[in-house]
Amino acid sequence: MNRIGESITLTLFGASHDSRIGCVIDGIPPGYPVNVESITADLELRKPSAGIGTPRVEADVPEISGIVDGITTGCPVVITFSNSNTRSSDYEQLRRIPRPGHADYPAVSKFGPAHDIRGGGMFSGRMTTPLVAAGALLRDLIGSLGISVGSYVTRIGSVVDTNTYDPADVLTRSRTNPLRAMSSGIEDRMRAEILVAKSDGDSVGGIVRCFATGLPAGLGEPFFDTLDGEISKAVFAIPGVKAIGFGEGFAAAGLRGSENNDAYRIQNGSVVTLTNHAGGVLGGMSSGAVLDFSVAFKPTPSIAKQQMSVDLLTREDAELSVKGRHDPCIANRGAIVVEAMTVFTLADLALRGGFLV
Ligand SMILES: Cc1cc2nc3c(=O)[nH]c(=O)nc-3n(C[C@H](O)[C@H](O)[C@H](O)COP(=O)(O)O)c2cc1C
Ligand SMILES: C=C(O[C@@H]1CC(C(=O)O)=C[C@@H](OP(=O)(O)O)[C@H]1O)C(=O)O
Repeated sequence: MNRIGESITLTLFGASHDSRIGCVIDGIPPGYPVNVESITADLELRKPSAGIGTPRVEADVPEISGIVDGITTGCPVVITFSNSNTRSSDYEQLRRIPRPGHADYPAVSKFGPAHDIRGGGMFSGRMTTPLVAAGALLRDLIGSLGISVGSYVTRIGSVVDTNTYDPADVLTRSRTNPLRAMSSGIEDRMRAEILVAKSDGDSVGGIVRCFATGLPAGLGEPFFDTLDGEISKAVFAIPGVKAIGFGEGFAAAGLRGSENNDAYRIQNGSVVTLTNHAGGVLGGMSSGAVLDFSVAFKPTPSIAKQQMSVDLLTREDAELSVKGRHDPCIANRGAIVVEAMTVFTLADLALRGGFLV
């Protein structure tokens, strides 16, 4: 089933070169406002940016049904987008000679000749368009609990942003540039890194750091539907995601308990932690601290540089230089998708846990 969620479900349909792509979101309580302008603003952040993104630009105007007079009715909401700017001829040889790093070989093995390989089919980054719209639509729902979600790019290739930022600042500042960087100096260096890889016929990866502020303590279900587990599942749906780490993540393995524990204190009558090594999750539940996790995107698989592949028809080795229109980096475009999957998961868990009715 191409579906995620329990109290709110999201079903994804279409393919990169199909006439339409979209999603069905079921379970949104009635009476919540839907802000089309903020959906459009989030969709803009997913669009490719000239020079550092795929030249395939789609209008990405959402067609939304299931909303009356700007509010949800309690019935499923359907959001669709048309695919107009497709060039399927780029994909003809890939059924025979699969791209290293893309989904071609496992998809052809699984679905046989019926696999829609055009544009990567269902396995395309294109499919993240409806995800972003769904996340944007649900922002107001979790916003009613005081929760906000934002992200920024901490790394593109060898350019790493090691600065510390106030999460509230991240929620707004990283939305001002296509690299999703926190300063214009870092943005320039990240852009240069992408352009150098692109001119080599290559690509680069990156890391997105996501914050959710305003979470009540206790969001997340024991034992299997944990906050970190559910977010990880949703985030791993995003094509190109290879790793996720909450708080210290892998680095926690090298710390002592005395260094990794977040000490409690009472401040203004509330329980607070002095640090946030846990990234806001303990026992699979929100701790009340800021939810803080990082997501690694691999370098885009479709590259012009010649690579070794195989001819699945002749069963011989083959060489491949991928033609067509591709992103030399996906992490910056992926940041808003990470936010969307986080918003979706928080909305679903909030409903499941009785935080929202
Ligand atoms: C927003 C976005 C855009 C993407 N653009 C491209 C692209 O232009 N070319 C490409 O080969 N992969 C692109 N990808 C990544 C592939 O879709 C992904 O690597 C592929 O489906 C294989 O899945 P996996 O990397 O999760 O194993 C993009 C991913 C996202 C999220
Ligand atoms: C169209 C988008 O990105 C596409 C994601 C993608 C892939 O393999 O993931 C491959 C390319 O597809 P095409 O060959 O059809 O241009 C990208 O352009 C988009 O994100 O809107």
